[in-house]
Amino acid sequence: MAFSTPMAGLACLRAATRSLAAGGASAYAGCSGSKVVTAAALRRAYASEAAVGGPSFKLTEDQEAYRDLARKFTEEHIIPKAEHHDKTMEYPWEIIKAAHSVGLLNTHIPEQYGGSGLGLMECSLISEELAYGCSGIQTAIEANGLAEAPLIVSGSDHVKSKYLGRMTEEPLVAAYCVTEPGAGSDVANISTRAEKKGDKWVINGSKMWITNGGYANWYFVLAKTDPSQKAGKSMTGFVVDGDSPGITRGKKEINMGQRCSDTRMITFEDVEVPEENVLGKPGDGFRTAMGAFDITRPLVASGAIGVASRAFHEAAKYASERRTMGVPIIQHQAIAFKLADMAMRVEAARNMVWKSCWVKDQGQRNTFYASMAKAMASEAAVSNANDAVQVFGGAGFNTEYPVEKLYRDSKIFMLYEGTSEIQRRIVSKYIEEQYKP
Ligand SMILES: CCCCCCCC(=O)SCCNC(=O)CCNC(=O)[C@H](O)C(C)(C)COP(=O)(O)OP(=O)(O)OC[C@H]1O[C@@H](n2cnc3c(N)ncnc32)[C@H](O)[C@@H]1OP(=O)(O)O
Repeated sequence: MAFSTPMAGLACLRAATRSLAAGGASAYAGCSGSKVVTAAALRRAYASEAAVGGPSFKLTEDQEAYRDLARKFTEEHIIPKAEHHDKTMEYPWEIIKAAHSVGLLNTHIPEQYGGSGLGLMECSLISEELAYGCSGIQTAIEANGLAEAPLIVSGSDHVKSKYLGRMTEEPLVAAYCVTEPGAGSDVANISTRAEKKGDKWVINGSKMWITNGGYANWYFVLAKTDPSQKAGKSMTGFVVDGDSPGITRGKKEINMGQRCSDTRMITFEDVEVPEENVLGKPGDGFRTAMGAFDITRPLVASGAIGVASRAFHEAAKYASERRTMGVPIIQHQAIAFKLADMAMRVEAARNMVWKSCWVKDQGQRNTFYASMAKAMASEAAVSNANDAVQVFGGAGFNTEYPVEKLYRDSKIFMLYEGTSEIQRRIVSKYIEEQYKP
C-alpha cells in the first residue's frame, strides 16, 4: 500500500484503511533487526492482547481499521527512523507529511472543516500506536491536536474554517502557547498581556517550552486581558499567525528525551492580532485553555500507553531470549513478576484512558477522568521503562538496545500537559467537592 494519496480528512483516512484491508498481512514489512520488535512478533503480541478483551471493550470495525492503519504506519515510517531522529534531534518533517497524506494528522478536526472528525476513542487508538514507535515523533504529530483543541472548543466558524481548514489542506503544524518562564503549572499567573488598541489586540510576553514552536504556521496564545479579574475571567485566547511581525522563535531546547520534538521559547513583542482572531469572548481564555486539555490529556495518556506497552514488549521479548543460570530469565520469578506488573500497568491505564475518551465522546465533561488517565498512564510509562532497563541489565543502559531511549522519552509524560501532581490536584478537587458537608 502506498502512503501518497493526495486527499485530506476522512476521505483520505477511509481510503488508507480500505487499501490496508485489501493489502492483507503481507503489507507489513516495515521493520526488522535486533533493536526493534519484528513485525511478526508485534502481530503475535497484539493478537494475544486482543484475545483478552471483555465484551464491552470490543472495538468497532472502523476503530480496528484506524488502529491497524496507525500500526502499519508506525512499522513502516516511524520505527525505522526513530533512532535517527533521536540521535540527530532532526525534526520529523517527512514523517509528519506522510502522516498527513494518510489522514493520521489532525484527526479530531471536525469533518465540516475538512478533518476526519474522529472521536477521542479513535484518536487514542491512533496515538498509542504512533507513540509505540517513537513518542518524540508522536508528540510532534499530537502537538497539532493540542494547538487545534482551543479552536474546536471556542473558535468562531470563521476562525475554524480559516485555521483548521488550512491544516487539513496541507501538512502544516501549529503550537499551543500557554506555559511561560514564570508560570508552568500555575496558569492563573501568566504574565503575557494583550491590550486592545483600536480594532486590534496587541500581545507582549514570552512563552516557554512551546512544542512545534519553531515550525508552527500559527499559534494559540493565552494572554491576560483583565488582570483585575480572577483566572476564569482574566484571560483571552487568540490565534496568531506565525509570520506576524514581532514574533521571535528562540533556539531549540536540548531535552533528555523525545529529542526530535521541537520545543522553544516564543517571544511576542507588540504583535498585532485582529479582533476576529479572539477565541470566544474576551475573558474566556482560561476556560478555553482548560477545555482543550479535556480533549488532549486523554491523548497524551494514550501516547504514554504506547511507551508503556513498548517497554513491556521489549522486556518480555528479551527475557524470553536471555539466559542465566541455565534458563531464560523470564523463568526467574524476580523477572517474571516484574513483567506481570508491567502488563498490569498497561492494561489498567489503557482502560482508564478509554473511559476518559468514552465519557467525552458521550458529550459529557471528562476532566476528572482525563486527569486520572493522564496521571496513571504517565506513571505506567515511567515505571515500565524503568523496569525494562532493569530486565535488560547492563544492556539496558546501552544505546545499542532500545530501552534506554524509552527510559529517557518516558519522563516527560509526567510533566507536560500538567504534571502528575497537577492531575492529582484536579482529581482531589472533585473529591473535595463531592464530600462537602
Ligand atoms: C502530545 C502533545 C504534547 C504537547 C506538548 C505539551 C505542551 C504542554 O505541556 S501545554 C501546558 C501544560 N500546562 C498545564 O497543563 C497547566 C496545568 N495547570 C492547570 O491545569 C490549571 O492551571 C489548574 C488545574 C492548576 C487550575 O487551577 P486553578 O488556578 O485553581 O483554577 P480553577 O479554580 O480550577 O479554575 C478556574 C476556573 O476555570 C474553570 N475550569 C477549570 N477547568 C476547566 C475545564 N476543564 N473546562 C472548563 N472550565 C474549567 C473552573 O470551573 C473555574 O471557573 P470559575 O472561575 O467560574 O470558578
